[in-house]
Amino acid sequence: IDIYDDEELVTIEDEPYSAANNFENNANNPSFRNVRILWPYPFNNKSDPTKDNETPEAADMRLHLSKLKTQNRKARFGLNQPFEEYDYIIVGAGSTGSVLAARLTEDKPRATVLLLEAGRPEMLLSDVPALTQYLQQTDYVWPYTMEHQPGVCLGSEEQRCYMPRGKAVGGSSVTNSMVYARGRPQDWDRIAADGNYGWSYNDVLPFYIKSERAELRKYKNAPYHGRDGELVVENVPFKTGLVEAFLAAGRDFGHPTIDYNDPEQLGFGYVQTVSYKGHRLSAAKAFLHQHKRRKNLHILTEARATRVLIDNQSKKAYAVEYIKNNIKRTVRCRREIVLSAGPIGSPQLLMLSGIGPQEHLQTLGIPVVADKKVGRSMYDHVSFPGIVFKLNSSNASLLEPKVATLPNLMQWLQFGDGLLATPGGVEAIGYLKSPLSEDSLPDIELASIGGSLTLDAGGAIRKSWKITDKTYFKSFGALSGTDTWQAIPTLLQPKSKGFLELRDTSPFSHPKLFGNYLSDPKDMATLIEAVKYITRLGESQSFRKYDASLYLPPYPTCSSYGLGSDQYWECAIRTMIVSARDPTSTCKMGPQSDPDAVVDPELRVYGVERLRVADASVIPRPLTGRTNAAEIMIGEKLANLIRNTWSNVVA
Ligand SMILES: Cc1cc2nc3c(=O)[nH]c(=O)nc-3n(C[C@H](O)[C@H](O)[C@H](O)COP(=O)(O)OP(=O)(O)OC[C@H]3O[C@@H](n4cnc5c(N)ncnc54)[C@H](O)[C@@H]3O)c2cc1C
Repeated sequence: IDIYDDEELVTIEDEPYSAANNFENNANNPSFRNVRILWPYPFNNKSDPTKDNETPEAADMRLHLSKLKTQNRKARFGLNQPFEEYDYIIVGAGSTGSVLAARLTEDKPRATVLLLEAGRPEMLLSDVPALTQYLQQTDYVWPYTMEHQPGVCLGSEEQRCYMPRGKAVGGSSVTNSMVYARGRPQDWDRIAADGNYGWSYNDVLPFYIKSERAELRKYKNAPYHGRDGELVVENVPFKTGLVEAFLAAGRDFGHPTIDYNDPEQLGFGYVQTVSYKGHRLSAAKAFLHQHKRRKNLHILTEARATRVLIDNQSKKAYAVEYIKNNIKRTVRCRREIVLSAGPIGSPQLLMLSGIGPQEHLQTLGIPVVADKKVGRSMYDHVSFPGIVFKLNSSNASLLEPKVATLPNLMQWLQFGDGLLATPGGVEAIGYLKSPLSEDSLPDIELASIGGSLTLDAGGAIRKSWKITDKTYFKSFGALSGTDTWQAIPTLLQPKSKGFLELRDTSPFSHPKLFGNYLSDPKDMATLIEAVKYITRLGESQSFRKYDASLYLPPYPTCSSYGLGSDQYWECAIRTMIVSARDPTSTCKMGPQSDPDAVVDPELRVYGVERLRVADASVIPRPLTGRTNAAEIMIGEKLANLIRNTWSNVVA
């Protein structure tokens, strides 16, 4: 079919299918021609229809013009119905789904892609790096609270750990801390050695490079960084002097100041963020916004997928059921359905569709399509934000009254610079191998903050972890308004493994999340090593000029232990442990021989055809870095795999 586009002639070659007819029949209908569903910011800010001192005629004319404007806008951005059928349906416009959708729609002949997203588009405030913690309380997140686990998250509301995930066009990349940290080459070499062909470091490096446009001050020409991609990686324009003290202390302890993404070296380095000129660059901004005018890419926002429909006989996935505006609809797929709904959303959808542990599904009365260990592995990085140094010097650290000012806002808006450009205060990242590390990989990440969790006096930061008023004010209230420094340790190689399962058969219920945090004693021992290490850093020569002293919070949960004793620290960790929001492995990738694998090394769901999963859930082992960069790489890689699958097929 040839369809005339404003810029060029677009040819869709894969006849016959019903959506094609639909497209053809409607091609001359002006309201249908510009079906584009993504728009940059929400449009629901209605203007006041009455104005003082306005004649009735002028008011009529203004209203008429305003209606025309709205109609034009609707025509431009297209708020029409999607097709009945697409070549590919991707569920979830997050870190992985965004890049995948962009790549699958760039080729000619053009394939049609529907991207279904439960969340809505970003807004200006989500671009401000310093507001990251505030976003965790908004409806840009799925506010998942984990099941109660005795002995952890003692300081959190209901003693349950909080695990928010992004719910937006852009997914968790709209709400995350923006840190770009790939992990180590051995992560992928181990994954490949487990039988996952095509996933060694050398295999995946080109896909990291493909997306990236490094704008780093010093390392942008390093061979492992990309220069031509859409994902801008830069250094934070603003920093406090504390970062220099952290890096100097690191050097004194034998950790060179380097690019921490360098595959050859381990050390500490200035934080690298996914941002453009100090503004958050979500995966949607990087990969989707520039392609809003692609006719073959439809992005349906605030549309929640509820089930994948799978043919009973052939075991082929053929459609997705979703709910938008309270109406249930079905959209059919001609080639493949990809779930990129994240490490909680994707396993939930699989299980609702009959793919999951047989016993669990049967208990809920869900007919079993494939008996797979969906949700049975869940690794998460955990952090301990409870080790804080008090500084006996003023104006050394970030304090909210200094950050949230009009001049800072103007500076950020105009130049993308200033205090608002710091991503939740993170200034540097360091990788360490504790004495307990079993292999060549670091087991601790340190994030040096230009202040601490007290910088906003118990406002958004502690609330982003759901730390209670009682815990916070009793433990840290004394630091209010004081200059502080902290390094947050994150456990990179957790031995403890959690799992998730459905709460019930409603797609609107949050799955039950069991973190099993610290259930392996080695995890606690490693975190205690991290505490000792940070104590030495903070008490070292480099921090002397700030007259830094370790602050020992009187946690209400730990009053029976001597302050600073090992038992005290263990209790402190149990009180303040938080998810680093990097859950993985819930739809684990693995070879056929792996009984726990849900998808094969080409991300195809075992036992079902034309269904793949691509997001954090397929990563089979914890990574030695953060997860966002890896998920974008996975999107790039899957686009390549899908292209290879369909390049010679006339369906
Ligand atoms: C608060 C926070 C801070 C983080 N900080 C960092 C960091 O600094 N650096 C880093 O590397 N990583 C960080 N991460 C992790 C990283 O951002 C995520 O691992 C990554 O974005 C996940 O990508 P994904 O594609 O797997 O899922 P997501 O990006 O979460 O995308 C999943 C998408 O699917 C949508 N969805 C889910 N269910 C449905 C459904 N049924 N129907 C339709 N749509 C659905 C969701 O709304 C979401 O948009 C952080 C995460 C969080 C939450």
